[in-house]
Amino acid sequence: MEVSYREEGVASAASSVAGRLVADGVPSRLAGGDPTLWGEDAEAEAAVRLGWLTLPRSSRELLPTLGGLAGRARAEGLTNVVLAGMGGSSLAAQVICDTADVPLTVLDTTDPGQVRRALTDQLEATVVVVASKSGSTLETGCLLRIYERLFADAGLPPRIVVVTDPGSRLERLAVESGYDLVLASPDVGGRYSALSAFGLVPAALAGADVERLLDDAEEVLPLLSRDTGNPGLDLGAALGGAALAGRDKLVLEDQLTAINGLPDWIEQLVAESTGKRGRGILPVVNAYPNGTGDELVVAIESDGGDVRVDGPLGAQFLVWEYATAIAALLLDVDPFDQPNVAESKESTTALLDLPDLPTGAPAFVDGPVEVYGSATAKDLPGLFVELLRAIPDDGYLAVMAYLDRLAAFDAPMPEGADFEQMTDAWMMADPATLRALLALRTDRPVTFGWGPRFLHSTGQYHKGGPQNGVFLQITGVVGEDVAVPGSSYTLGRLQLAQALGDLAALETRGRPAVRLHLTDRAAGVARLLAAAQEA
Ligand SMILES: O=P(O)(O)OC[C@H]1O[C@H](O)[C@H](O)[C@@H](O)[C@@H]1O
Repeated sequence: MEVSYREEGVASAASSVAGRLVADGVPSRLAGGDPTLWGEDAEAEAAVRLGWLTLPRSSRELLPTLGGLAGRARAEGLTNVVLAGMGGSSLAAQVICDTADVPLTVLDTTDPGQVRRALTDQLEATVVVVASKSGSTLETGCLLRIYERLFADAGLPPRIVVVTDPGSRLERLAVESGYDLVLASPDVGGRYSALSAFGLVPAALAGADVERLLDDAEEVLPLLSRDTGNPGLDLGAALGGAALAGRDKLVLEDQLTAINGLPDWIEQLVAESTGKRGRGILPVVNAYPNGTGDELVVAIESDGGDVRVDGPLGAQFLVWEYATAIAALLLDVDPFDQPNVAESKESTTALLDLPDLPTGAPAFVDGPVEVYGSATAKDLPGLFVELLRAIPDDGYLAVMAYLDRLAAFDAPMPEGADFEQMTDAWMMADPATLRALLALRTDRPVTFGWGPRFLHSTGQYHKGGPQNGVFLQITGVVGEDVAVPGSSYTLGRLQLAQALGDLAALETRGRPAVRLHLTDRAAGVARLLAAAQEA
């Protein structure tokens, strides 16, 4: 595992803070699990949140259980693994499976169309992992009830494996219902849980080599108490030192590497751990650097970057966790809480109690796109110009799409299309392309998140971090909705309430925020992309 500095400014900012950290004995204190490092206010939480430091060894106890679960699933022909879990309860498993090139369907969405795709996919060969540390996350609970009903209606036994913390209400439900149950270490927080049961259970069921992951992580463990040659300290000093020097936009590069999708996991770890009390580091994923003075470019297993991080996935997980805890210490924030995540959840719950969701009237309509919020523009190109101009010199634009992440693959293909033509067609049907098009028109970072997934990730930073964001939400008409057994609402209603709840939380901060509602999803995406090119 190696962390190398490629730029003089980063090296000097990092070495000055690293000197201070070493003088205070931080590397060995952190490696030894000292909960006093982040100050008095953070101590109680840190005392029950540092278990990730020993997971490379302690998670080995899980291996026989994982082998048993995976063997039984194989024997029963359960080859389709679905994971229902939000944020830290699904992001790591996704990276592990993508890197190992084994199929895993992650449901961290409330989009009725995207959920329906999973529900109608080989149910008789499906095993569903329901993962929630708290056991009380709304989306995960809904997906569990939907699958329970689906299995029952199909006359199939409920093939459900629950991963949760001891004592949660989900544990009780799993015991009462006779589901397979794997209890996770209660002294590990969600975003630090990659090497715990949360990362390992779905990955093992899907066929990834999880023992190898632990071996790779265990190899770096002895380095983490060292004052020199400590990759966690080197990376943490670079992240924190750069942020203190004003380079608080973290551009993550991972082009063509063997590790697949790690930036999405890092995004949650860094944004939720540091984005609070008006400060923090903003991860920027899938974007090119702009060359502005507030960027730090970190390349993972790839060329370029101000900092380069090389090593296998298991080691990357551990080193990034350690580095994030160091960066939070340098920024003087608690790396283990997420004080602002609850705001949107509360506002969503309150909205769901109303007979009708208060969408208001659109400010204007541009073809298949209704625009909600305060805007002086009269069409979409004008609105995009207005939003881009509203970004402060040190700020960013966040695009947040509450849509079906897989819908672009339904795009019509020209007859006999080759791979390049297919990729172009997908790109032009993908709402995420809006990020790239808007990024061409500004030197400020433009981020993209799928709702509600990002609410459990960058959502903390949007609300708790520096108040310099501009926010663009996208929602869409629901075709065929999905009922949530035991609830008065459907997934479609929940998804819209989540968008409106977060918008309300952003608006109370006085940040520019608009919602674009697609009254025809495919035509709406096409109009957004065309308008971004006209802007
Ligand atoms: O695992 P769960 O308890 O369901 O939590 C899932 C996610 O929920 C919250 O939004 C937290 O902010 C995340 O850090 C966490 O990963």
